[in-house]
Amino acid sequence: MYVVLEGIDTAGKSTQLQLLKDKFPSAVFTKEPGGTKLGIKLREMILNGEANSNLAEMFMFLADRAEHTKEVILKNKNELVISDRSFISGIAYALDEEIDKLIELNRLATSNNFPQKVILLELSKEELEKRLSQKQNDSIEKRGIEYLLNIQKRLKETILKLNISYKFIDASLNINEIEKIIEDFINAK
Ligand SMILES: Nc1ncnc2c1ncn2[C@@H]1O[C@H](COP(=O)(O)OP(=O)(O)OP(=O)(O)O)[C@@H](O)[C@H]1O
Ligand SMILES: Cc1cn([C@H]2C[C@H](O)[C@@H](COP(=O)(O)O)O2)c(=O)[nH]c1=O
Repeated sequence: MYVVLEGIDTAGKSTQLQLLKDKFPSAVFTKEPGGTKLGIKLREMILNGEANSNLAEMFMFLADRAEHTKEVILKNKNELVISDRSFISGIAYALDEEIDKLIELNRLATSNNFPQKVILLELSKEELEKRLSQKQNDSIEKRGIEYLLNIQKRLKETILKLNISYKFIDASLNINEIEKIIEDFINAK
């Protein structure tokens, strides 16, 4: 089964994935962008802000995703794969394009290999402001609070459009409470 953890920057994805490694020791943990050798290079270029055009940036994420699908998702088809982000981020962050068009582009990039379950960690404006102010921001985080809240809205809209089992979780809950909700959701039929 292929499960993905989604949420805007600082929603708590890495924190939860760290805990899930203990709960699911035989699972394959991966991420987008940067889950492959090529992806590591693409991730560095993207987050350094090397693309001047939004379209170029979007295609770099799609290239990362195509490689990730071939090298990680398809090679572990019979395993539990848990990923930090997925094509759902790809759609939500590509604000210039329509969601339906992006779904088709992502079908191409993933050869139709979409996840079976998606978890979305949702942040309030106040909590997002607090968490962003406590870290050094990369080129995407520097786009600001309103930009990220808009992305969060699009993440939800995208998930609701897709026929994928989902769980929305309040990201300001206690870390262990969130972990239990995620664990139960992954284990549920
Ligand atoms: N449930 C929580 N309550 C309070 N603080 C939290 C919670 N979960 C995570 N944090 C804190 O929020 C910050 C961001 O968390 P984390 O790095 O896990 O987010 P992320 O979604 O992986 O972010 P990014 O997408 O930017 O990599 C960290 O300082 C972390 O300790
Ligand atoms: C997959 C994907 C990601 N993004 C953005 C989201 C984040 O701002 C960064 C990735 O950093 P993180 O530390 O791994 O959260 O990239 C995007 O714009 N488009 C995508 O397809």
